[in-house]
Amino acid sequence: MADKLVIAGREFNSRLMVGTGKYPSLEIMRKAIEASGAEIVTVAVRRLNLGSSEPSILDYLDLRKITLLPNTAGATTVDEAVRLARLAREAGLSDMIKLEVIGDEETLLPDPVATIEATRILVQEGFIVLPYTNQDPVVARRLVEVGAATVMPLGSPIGSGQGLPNFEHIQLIIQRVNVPVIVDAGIGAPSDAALAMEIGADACLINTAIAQAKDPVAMAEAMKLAVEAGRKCFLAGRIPKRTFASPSSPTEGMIGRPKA
Ligand SMILES: CC(=O)[C@@H](O)[C@H](O)COP(=O)(O)O
Repeated sequence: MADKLVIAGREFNSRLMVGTGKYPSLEIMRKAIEASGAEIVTVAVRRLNLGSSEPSILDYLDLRKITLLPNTAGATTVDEAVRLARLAREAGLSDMIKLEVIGDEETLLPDPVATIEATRILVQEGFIVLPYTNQDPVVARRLVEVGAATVMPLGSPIGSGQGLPNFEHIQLIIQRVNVPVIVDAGIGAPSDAALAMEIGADACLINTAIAQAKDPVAMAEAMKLAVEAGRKCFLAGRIPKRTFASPSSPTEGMIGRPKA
């Protein structure tokens, strides 16, 4: 059976989602997105210059192959986030929205109370809401209760490249909710992406580690392979960790070993 990522009934083959910010150029962004194999690409509604005749990120995305996931980056209140989501839908971008309501300008940590409220409003308005959230399983459950289609806990702060220092918290979220869990933010290297998938995350969203790599196209491919490897590992079932050694060869009947 094909192993698809399903979000609100929509099926995707790739479990890697990518962002569109921080690339050295739009052409490199285009090539990196292609190398990543991502089918879902997020763009900040604020950066789109809707209505302007200037070249836009959208001109560099193959919208026949990818699903656009507008995001509310920059919003710090419920009202701002809801307004950006409505703007994206009115502009014909999508009814799927990656909801970000930032609660702290320095750490870019999400405001969980505002995120739950904005999710509730947007779900009532018919949006498919993918909220960026912290690593609290209770908040994740509340988001699902108000209709979130996924939850997107941060691995570590946006752009920090710190990976998943508290991956056990994300594991708890995975155990507690019945919607896809997408690790968003902080992934710095393919090993981080693989770890996220190995513990059972449904997908990863990666921006900075690809866009700011020395070679973004090669890094995009490395992330693609890591997400695939991590997912295969999860499905295959990794061995439990043991405190003591367990010999690889049977010890029974070994030559030269005195009989008990
Ligand atoms: C692009 C996006 O939507 C953000 O949530 C964020 O930029 C992802 O985090 P990293 O840049 O740390 O991958």
